[in-house]
Amino acid sequence: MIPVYSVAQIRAVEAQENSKRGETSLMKQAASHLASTALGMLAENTSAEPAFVVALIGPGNNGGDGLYALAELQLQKISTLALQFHEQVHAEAAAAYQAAGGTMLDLSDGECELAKASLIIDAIYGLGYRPGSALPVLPANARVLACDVPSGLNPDTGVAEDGVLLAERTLTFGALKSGLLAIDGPLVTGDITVADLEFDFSSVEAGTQLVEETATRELLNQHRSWRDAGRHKYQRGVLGLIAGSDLYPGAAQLTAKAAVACGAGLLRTHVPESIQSMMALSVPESVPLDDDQIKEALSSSRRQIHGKGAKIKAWAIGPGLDGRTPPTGAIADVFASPQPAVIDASGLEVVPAGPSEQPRVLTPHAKELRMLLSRAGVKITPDEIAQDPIRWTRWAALAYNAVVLLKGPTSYIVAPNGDSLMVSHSAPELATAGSGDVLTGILGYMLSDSSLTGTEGLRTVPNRRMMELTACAAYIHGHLGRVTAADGTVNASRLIENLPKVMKQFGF
Ligand SMILES: NC(=O)C1=CN([C@@H]2O[C@H](COP(=O)(O)OP(=O)(O)OC[C@H]3O[C@@H](n4cnc5c(N)ncnc54)[C@H](OP(=O)(O)O)[C@@H]3O)[C@@H](O)[C@H]2O)[C@@H](O)CC1
Ligand SMILES: Nc1ncnc2c1ncn2[C@@H]1O[C@H](COP(=O)(O)OP(=O)(O)O)[C@@H](O)[C@H]1O
Repeated sequence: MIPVYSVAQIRAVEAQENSKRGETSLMKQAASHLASTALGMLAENTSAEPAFVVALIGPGNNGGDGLYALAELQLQKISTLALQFHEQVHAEAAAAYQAAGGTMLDLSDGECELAKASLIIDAIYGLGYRPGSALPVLPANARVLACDVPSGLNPDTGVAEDGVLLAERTLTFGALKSGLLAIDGPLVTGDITVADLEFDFSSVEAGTQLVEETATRELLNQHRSWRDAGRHKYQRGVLGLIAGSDLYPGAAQLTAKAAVACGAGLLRTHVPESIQSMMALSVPESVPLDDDQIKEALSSSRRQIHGKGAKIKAWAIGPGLDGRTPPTGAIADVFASPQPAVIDASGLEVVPAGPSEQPRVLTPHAKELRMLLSRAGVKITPDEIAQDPIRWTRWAALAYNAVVLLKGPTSYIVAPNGDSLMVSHSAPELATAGSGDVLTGILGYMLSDSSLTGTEGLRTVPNRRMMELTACAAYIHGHLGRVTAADGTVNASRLIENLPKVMKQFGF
């Protein structure tokens, strides 16, 4: 997991490091990383033309980084040009660049050179950016490496100007800044690499943690054992799915198919009688579950009787339920059971607020989060959520005593105690009907597998584990979106087709 800091926190640590190590030495270190990243990007070019790197230089230290990086490239015999965006520039860095043989021009005099560049380094604004500037327009298809933060992106909030300089890659210094991951950040940064400047963050607590691929693999492997290979289907985990209605039969099928495609031990499905035969035909692996069997399953688990009933390990509740119908007695009982549950879509309209012994994850998108908060007596606007998603997601976590996953281009996972994780840079193509149902199937499957929840017997699953598994499911879902988008347009059924292959990549 990678800690994520606010600009104020990074500024405070940077100031300490500057006084220990000197501002110029830190800037040169940052610039060296920038020059190496530029060289790496140039090495990917297939053109026979000699490399030509143009940097756009702003008035402060971000511009200084760009100039020192160009000086390094210049010394490595790469042809370079610095285009000054402001009359003010970092004087020492400019002198070092010119001493290395570099040329500096005003942007207005050298703008035509941008079209000839094999790589453009955007070193106009970084941490010091404030909204409201006119930014240069770059040639279409330019390869852009952003120094620290793409110019035009607010590094704290993640709100970008329309004219933000879109980057293919962002090399950010010292630590991940919140704005690179939130709101517009993931749409404009391209791939992000953190250049390690060996900052000492021991006195600062990260606002949140990013769960990326390595962390996903590590978290998933924590409880796996060689004994897993000897488990039978009930030991691998039974997922109870409560979903579907005459109005929305498809959502139940998508969640069921996703859980089966993940490799669930057994799926038991509770859908209205009118769509049971459709379900049996489209998901032949799933076994029906009626109200009486739910009651029996809940009762034997409460009395700790093994070997009887449906042996449900976890529940997935909500996709395609008709939210106009209040939950039946059996469904209401499930909300009071100790088995972990993922609750999505219309399930969010009926999940009770207040204390509960059920370890649960609610998975709203922003509009559903507003609805959840409004049911708990808190009225907020979409803007308020966008400005502080972690805060409002925590309010819902507290009101419903649950881990809450706020879904969107960046997803936030927040527990009632305020711990938070985030998953970013997934695939925009996931914004397609039914893709949330697929996520519910993936997470439901994970919660049903005791080798992932880390629970033996009837011990409850702690919120931290619920958060981690939720983040893993969100990461895998994002990865699934990218894999699926790579060879065609995306729809929920295609996501499910690719799920077995993607789950295997994560050790399933
Ligand atoms: N993080 C780290 O640990 C390290 C950081 N380092 C580097 O330092 C960078 C931060 O440098 P920085 O503080 O000099 O600010 P920077 O972004 O260059 O902006 C310069 C000035 O531009 C101006 N300005 C801003 N927006 C504007 C607008 N819209 N329109 C017009 N003007 C605008 C604004 O001045 P103002 O006009 O507001 O007085 C601002 O002060 C950081 O991103 C990284 O690259 C590394 O060297 C070492 C390790
Ligand atoms: N622009 C986007 N970029 C990346 N992921 C997105 C984007 N928009 C939505 N998603 C993801 O797609 C899924 C959509 O879920 P949801 O809104 O519940 O859709 P549905 O109800 O149609 O299944 C969520 O996992 C969300 O994080």
